Amino acid sequence: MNTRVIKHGYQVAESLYNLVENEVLPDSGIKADHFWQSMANIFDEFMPKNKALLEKREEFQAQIDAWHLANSAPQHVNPTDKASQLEHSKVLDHQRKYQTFLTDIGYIVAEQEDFSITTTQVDEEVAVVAGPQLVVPLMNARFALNAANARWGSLYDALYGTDVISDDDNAAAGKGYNPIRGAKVTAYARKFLDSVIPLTSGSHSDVTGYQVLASQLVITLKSGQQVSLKQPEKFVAYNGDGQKPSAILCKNNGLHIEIKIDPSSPVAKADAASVADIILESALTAIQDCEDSIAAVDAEDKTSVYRNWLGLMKGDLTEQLEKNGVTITRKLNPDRTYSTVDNQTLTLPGRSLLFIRNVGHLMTNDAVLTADNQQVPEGILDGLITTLISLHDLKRNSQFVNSRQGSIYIVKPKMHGPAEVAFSNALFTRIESCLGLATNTIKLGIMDEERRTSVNLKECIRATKDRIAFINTGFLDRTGDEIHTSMQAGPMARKELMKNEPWIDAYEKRNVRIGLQAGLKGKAQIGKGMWATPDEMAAMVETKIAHPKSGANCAWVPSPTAATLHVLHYHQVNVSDIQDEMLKQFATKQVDDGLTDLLTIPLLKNKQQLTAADIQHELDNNVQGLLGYVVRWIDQGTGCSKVPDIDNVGRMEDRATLRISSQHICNWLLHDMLSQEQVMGSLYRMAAVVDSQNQADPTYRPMSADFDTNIAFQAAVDLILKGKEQPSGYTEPLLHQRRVELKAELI
Ligand SMILES: CC(=O)SCCNC(=O)CCNC(=O)[C@H](O)C(C)(C)COP(=O)(O)OP(=O)(O)OC[C@H]1O[C@@H](n2cnc3c(N)ncnc32)[C@H](O)[C@@H]1OP(=O)(O)O
Ligand SMILES: O=CC(=O)O
Ligand SMILES: [Mg+2]
Repeated sequence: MNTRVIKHGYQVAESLYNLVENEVLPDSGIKADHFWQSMANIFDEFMPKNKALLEKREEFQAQIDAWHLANSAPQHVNPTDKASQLEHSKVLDHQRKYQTFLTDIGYIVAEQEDFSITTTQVDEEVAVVAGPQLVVPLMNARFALNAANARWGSLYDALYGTDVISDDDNAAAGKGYNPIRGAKVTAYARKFLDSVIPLTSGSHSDVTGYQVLASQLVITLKSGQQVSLKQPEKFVAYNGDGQKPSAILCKNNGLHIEIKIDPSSPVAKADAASVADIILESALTAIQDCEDSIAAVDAEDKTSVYRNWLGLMKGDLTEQLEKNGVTITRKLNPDRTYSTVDNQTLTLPGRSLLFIRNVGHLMTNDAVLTADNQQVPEGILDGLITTLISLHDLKRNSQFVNSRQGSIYIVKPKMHGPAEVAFSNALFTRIESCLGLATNTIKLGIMDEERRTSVNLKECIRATKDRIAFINTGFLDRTGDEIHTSMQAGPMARKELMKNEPWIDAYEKRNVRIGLQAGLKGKAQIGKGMWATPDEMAAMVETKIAHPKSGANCAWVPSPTAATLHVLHYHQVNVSDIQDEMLKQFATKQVDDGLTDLLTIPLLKNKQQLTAADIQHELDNNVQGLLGYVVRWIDQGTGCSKVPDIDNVGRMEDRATLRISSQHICNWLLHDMLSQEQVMGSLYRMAAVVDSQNQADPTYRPMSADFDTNIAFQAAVDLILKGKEQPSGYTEPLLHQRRVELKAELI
């Protein structure tokens, strides 16, 4: 039992109380009693509103379920097939009725007049420069520090260590350094330089020396010819002696590229220009996640997460770790300095601009209890404590600066519709006033990841138009919500094929269009979702260029390496130009609002064409990912894992991907695509597979040792069999309950 301190009627867990009193409040400018009084006032005011919003979600869900039960969907048909024209008109009629129903119940709200957001004091990494956005579990200090430092990354390492460079022709990465692979890396990197900072003639592969002479970048080629950059303004600074510089700094599309020169480096020895690396400005922004990538279930966990955020805001977070047999202490990187040709010092941020993702409105936590022992809403607590901690950045208590504009960036996930956004906006206004901050100091990021938000995105943005700094298509949660909302409509398409259905294209396009039309360009980010196969970097380099091309000025990556590779896309694509072009088109052409496609439920169309083997494969794949993730979540408190799927591809799994797989199985079970025996059979078989995948981990507890008592296995079963009743199909209530149970067992 936690010891608690009573503060203005609320019972604060001692761990959180001590953190706030002893580590957060000193130097924050906020007096302890004022803080606790404010906390109590905020809970008093916002808890009932939070509760009412959650009840509204349930009310809508019940109405939608009832509608589907009363209005079964006609068979989907090929609209170009003459014989099925009649059926097709029935489909359209059904769709119209459905949309009218959603409007009548208030699920779809009327769009009001056009407007432009008015957010100010937004850092240029958010407002102006387009680039990758890294997400990281904040509960893991090692990763959290690494993410903050991922502003700059080695292109050579990113290429050498991933499948972007193929293993062909004896180029596999072995134990030691493979010079054949190294040569492929340097060739790739030079080709990149040729495309973004081309020479007046010749290629970066033929350079024997980069020098800064008489304030000019002078590049000598193998032939002896001296050339310069085609666009000389792209050279911005250097380090070292101009005759023998140690770094040449260039800039393209607002992103920096450092050519690192170091004749003593083993890599540079094989290089005529002694280039040791190409360092790229990579994760411009990083989201420190308190939500779906972590497992924080009680006061103790929340306190450790808040402590990491405090360390980042005070600049003193450190972590000791073993790397290649050596113990190192990881800490925040300093800013980077260079000399300009007119001998001025150019200082560039050494760290990603940090956002923090709070949790949504659903969960509660025992870090604070009401007088009658009810847990308080975790989202309200997150808003208050993470803002309080961020005061240390605004007050410049750290040797490092996060926001040079003096803003706090909070990403708010899983909000359903404008009223929920308005609630967050009001909460932040209240927090600002309690903490003596100017209104709109807190910038809000809306995750467009619930159906009611996508459908009403324009009004959601309006509800926070003075502080919005980001919209992002969280397509993973959004897919989960797509299934849950329409649970009763029929069986869904296969998981992978849901992506090919009209709703998702409409969702992605509408998000960019509505964002641009609301004036986000130059003021806020329009973001795209996560690359969820962290080892498939070649495929990412091949395809994720679609994100900047679609007009998005940032997109999520799972790791620093992925950030260094994804930034290549922002060098190739000028997002600002694309956004201008899109805005021109929106102003001159009639654009379809995409709502009908957005509301076209991705139901399985050709049920009869699925063989028993297809169905089993779909089930087993979902179950394997689900179990592989859940067992680490429950037993080890790991909120984000790489889990092999049935084809042995490592997939990033977090609570959002778990929401998809659990809801998908639940949906197929409900519509008799599967039997409960079949699901249980798959769970037993796949548990053994997951156990064997984890056998090298000495701390791992096999599920198959005793299915009946294994808490992780029981959690997995519940997630499927009780999936229909879970609020919005979320996985966190069951995960939290089972992890708390396991923690109690371990005491
Ligand atoms: C739907 C959504 O909400 S998506 C948002 C939530 N998802 C995320 O936040 C993704 C976070 N990413 C991760 O946790 C990991 O990259 C995984 C689990 C996906 C893959 O992990 P693995 O490939 O097994 O990486 P592994 O654990 O071996 O770590 C490799 C190195 O990469 C680093 N690393 C990996 N991911 C990250 C990250 N997101 N941020 C910072 N560093 C990272 C680690 O620190 C480690 O380096 P180190 O040894 O120097 O500390
Ligand atoms: O949070 C991101 C998502 O895809 O869900
Ligand atoms: Mg999400």
